[in-house]
Amino acid sequence: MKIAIIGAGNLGLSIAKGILKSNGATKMYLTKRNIADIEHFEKYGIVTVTSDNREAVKNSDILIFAVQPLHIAELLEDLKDLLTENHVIISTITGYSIEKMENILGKDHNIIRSMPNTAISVGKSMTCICANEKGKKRIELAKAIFNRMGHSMEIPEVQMQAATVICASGIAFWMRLIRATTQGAIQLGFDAKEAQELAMHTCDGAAGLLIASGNHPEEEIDKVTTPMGCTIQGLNEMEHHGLSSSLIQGIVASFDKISEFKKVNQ
Ligand SMILES: NC(=O)C1=CN([C@@H]2O[C@H](COP(=O)(O)OP(=O)(O)OC[C@H]3O[C@@H](n4cnc5c(N)ncnc54)[C@H](OP(=O)(O)O)[C@@H]3O)[C@@H](O)[C@H]2O)C=CC1
Ligand SMILES: O=C(O)[C@@H]1CCC=N1
Repeated sequence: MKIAIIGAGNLGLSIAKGILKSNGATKMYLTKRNIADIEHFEKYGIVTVTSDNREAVKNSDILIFAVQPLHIAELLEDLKDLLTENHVIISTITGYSIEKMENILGKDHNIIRSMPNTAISVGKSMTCICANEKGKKRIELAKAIFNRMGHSMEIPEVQMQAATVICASGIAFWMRLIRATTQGAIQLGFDAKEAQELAMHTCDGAAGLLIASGNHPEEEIDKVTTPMGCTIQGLNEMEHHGLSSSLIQGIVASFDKISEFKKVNQ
C-alpha cells in the first residue's frame, strides 16, 4: 500500500510511526511545509519526506490528511485536480465535515472521516470512522488500516465531535489521571520513576481486564473491594470529592467547546 500523510505534525507523525511499526505500507510520503525536523524519517527506506504535496498525492493510493482545520480547505483546492476515484481520502481534521469535503471535491471520491488518537504511534489508537456514500465501499479497507494500529469503530458522522472528546482528547484526560496516581505513589514513598511505572502499568492492566473480559468496570471493582478494606475507603473518599462527577463535567465542557468550533466553521 502506498500511503501519503499530508501534514506530518503531532498526529501525522504518530500515524507514520504506527504504520512503520505495523509494516502497514510499501511506500510512504510524509509532507509538511518545513521538512527539516522530519527529514530523519527517510532513514526508513520506504519513506519519502517532501514539502511537495502534489508529488505525494500522485504517487500514493491512500491519502491521510492531518493538517490543522484552518489549512484543509485551501489544501484540498490545491490538490483536487489530482484526486481520482481510486484514491482513498482519509481526513483526521477535527470538526471538518464530509459535506465540506464534498463541496470542494465533489461526491465521486472515497472520503473517509476519521478520529484517531496519538496512541496510534504505538499501535493502540481507538479510532472512530465514517464515510461518504462513495467511500462506504472502502470503509472496510480504512478499518483494516486503523485496526493494524489499534481498534476502530464505525460511527455515524453526527457522533464525530463526541468521539473526538472521548478518544482524541481522552489521551490527555487519561494522562492526567496517570500523573495524579504517580503523585500519590510518590507521596507514599516511591521514587518518581517507580511511581510512574506502577501507575501506568496498573492503568494498562485495568483497561486490559475490561477488554479481555467484556465486563462492566463495577464487576472488576467488586473483586478488589474487600469489605471495610482500604480500596473501598479510598474509592469512596475520591467520590466524596467528585471524581466521577468532575470527569463527566470535564468531558461535557470539552464537548461544549468543540461544538462552538463547529458553529464557527459552519
Ligand atoms: N493531535 C491530536 O491528538 C489529534 C489531532 N487531530 C486533528 O489532526 C489535525 C492535525 O493535528 P496536529 O497533528 O495536532 O497538528 P500539527 O499542527 O501538529 O500538525 C499539522 C501539520 O500540518 C503541516 N502543514 C500545514 N500546512 C500544510 C500544507 N499546506 N501542506 C502540508 N503540510 C502542512 C504543519 O507543518 P508545517 O507548518 O511545516 O507545514 C504541521 O506539522 C488537526 O486537524 C487536528 O484537529 C485529530 C485527532 C487527534
Ligand atoms: O484539542 C483539540 O482541539 C484537538 C482535537 C483533538 C485533539 N486535539
